Amino acid sequence: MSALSSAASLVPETAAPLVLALPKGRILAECGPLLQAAGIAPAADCLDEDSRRLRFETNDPQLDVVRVRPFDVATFVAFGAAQIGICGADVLMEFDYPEIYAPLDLRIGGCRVSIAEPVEQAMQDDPARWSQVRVATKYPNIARRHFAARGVHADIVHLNGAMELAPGLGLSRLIVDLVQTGSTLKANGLAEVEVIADVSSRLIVNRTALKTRPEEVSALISRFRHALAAGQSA
Ligand SMILES: Nc1ncnc2c1ncn2[C@@H]1O[C@H](COP(=O)(O)OP(=O)(O)OP(=O)(O)O)[C@@H](O)[C@H]1O
Ligand SMILES: O=P(O)(O)OC[C@H]1O[C@H](OP(=O)(O)OP(=O)(O)O)[C@H](O)[C@@H]1O
Repeated sequence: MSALSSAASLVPETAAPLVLALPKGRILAECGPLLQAAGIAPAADCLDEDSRRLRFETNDPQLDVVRVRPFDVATFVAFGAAQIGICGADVLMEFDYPEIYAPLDLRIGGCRVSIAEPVEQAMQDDPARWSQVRVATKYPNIARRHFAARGVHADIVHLNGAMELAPGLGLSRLIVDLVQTGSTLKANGLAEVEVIADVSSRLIVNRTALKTRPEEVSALISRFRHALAAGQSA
């Protein structure tokens, strides 16, 4: 062994900081108090959607935060680019990544994935009689699985937003989308006819990271668990 390589082997290896992936958009604001309760303080511009930065340091030198699109949180964590993340259960259901472990319901981002159709159509329609339907949705896998389980053949039209327009424009008979207050459906003349699943945001973890960096990852999960318990008792 050369002098150089034996000296190098004496230097302790510093692991790269863990990466926590947060979703841009409506859940981001709800993440703020939760992070604070967990003792995680990202750089001030992290929760500011106007900031063009995507990666932020935190008060813990061994933890960075990245801000990505909600659907991409699951992908970053599944591939181990981020070890931990916050993600809607809708996204987890859609991708069903085996690499992701979701230990905690964070009780934020509450809504549901539902089937909706035009109000006048809903008044005459009997969902029990559906045999073949065209469905517009941002959730093709959830929709396909749900209709298949009901024995209904679903032709899926995959959209990335504004699903509510689809029935009125003849693109589909039904939509599958998120509903919270119901005001978007109402404003577009649609009625919710079936709830597929209730949704809230989850803490998600890459299963490999849990094995390769067990102490750090488990400590982070514990911080969120305690933050939730403190929130409950407050
Ligand atoms: N109306 C809602 N009420 C509560 N939570 C919601 C609602 N809509 C979405 N969510 C939750 O917030 C997550 C992100 O939703 P948001 O609408 O901010 O992003 P998006 O529009 O899907 O993202 P993108 O900008 O990438 O298209 C969803 O995956 C879901 O878990
Ligand atoms: O029942 P409500 O309270 O009206 O919420 C439901 C709306 O919220 C989500 O859209 P979002 O505002 O996230 O916009 P999007 O079209 O980008 O998904 C969802 O896609 C619905 O359109």
